[in-house]
Amino acid sequence: MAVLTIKNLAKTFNVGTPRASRVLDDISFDVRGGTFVSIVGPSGCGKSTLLNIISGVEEHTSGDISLTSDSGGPARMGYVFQDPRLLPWRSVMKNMMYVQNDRSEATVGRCRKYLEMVGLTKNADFFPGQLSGGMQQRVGIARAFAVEPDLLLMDEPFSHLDAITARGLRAQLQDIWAQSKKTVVFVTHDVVEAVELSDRIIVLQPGGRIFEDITIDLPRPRRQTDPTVATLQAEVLGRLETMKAMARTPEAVA
Ligand SMILES: Nc1ncnc2c1ncn2[C@@H]1O[C@H](COP(=O)(O)OP(=O)(O)OP(=O)(O)O)[C@@H](O)[C@H]1O
Repeated sequence: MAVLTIKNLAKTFNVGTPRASRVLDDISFDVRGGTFVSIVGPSGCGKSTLLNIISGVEEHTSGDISLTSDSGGPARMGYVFQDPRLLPWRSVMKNMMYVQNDRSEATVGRCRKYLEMVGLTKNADFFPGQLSGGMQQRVGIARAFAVEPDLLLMDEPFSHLDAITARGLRAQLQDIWAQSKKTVVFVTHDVVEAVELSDRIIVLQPGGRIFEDITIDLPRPRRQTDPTVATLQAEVLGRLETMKAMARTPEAVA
């Protein structure tokens, strides 16, 4: 398991040019091992930029970020994107194995286990073009968990799917996460989804500051039909609407 520590992180694009724009400002939070944390906020508030900085794809401008694994060695990260990014010329199983470091029986067994958890055992020899969008995303999720990462980064993985498919996948993700207890940082603009999945929700406001860090203390598994889940979803949605209204009067959130 990994612990992610972010301290006074800031990001400005196009530093030193007339187009310079600060996207993240004074971001500080920790994610303890085995926690599911969602980052939510309105479009353009810097969610994906933050995830890209955590993954190392993007440099930060100032502040500190560290990821430590229990083993003391370098922490391994896994990714799930909006688009599953499967190689079309490889079968499902070969896509799963492609990101693995070895071809051992144990690794093959682990890939099979996660494929089974997303209900795709029978599709192991299919090619991505023979699968629906939801099935492809399930392969992407199984592939990311099968790497057994210390930290799993997920960037709006269900946003391209229809509502019913997304709901089914959220239920599956909860089940897989409950069994694997990976540390997850999950970006979404969907508060309803965040409440269903997360131990904690970090709300970013326009200008890239943390507006609120909300603990979601609800029993699992959570289903959208559960009234306590629906009540909390409505409450968090209300807080986000308040934040958006405040952002329209900038001095209120500065
Ligand atoms: N490479 C870049 N160069 C300059 N500006 C960038 C770059 N990448 C992102 N931005 C800007 O940073 C801001 C935050 O973008 P980001 O994609 O992180 O937001 P987001 O919260 O994930 O938005 P969305 O929910 O719409 O995906 C936006 O104004 C965007 O235009």
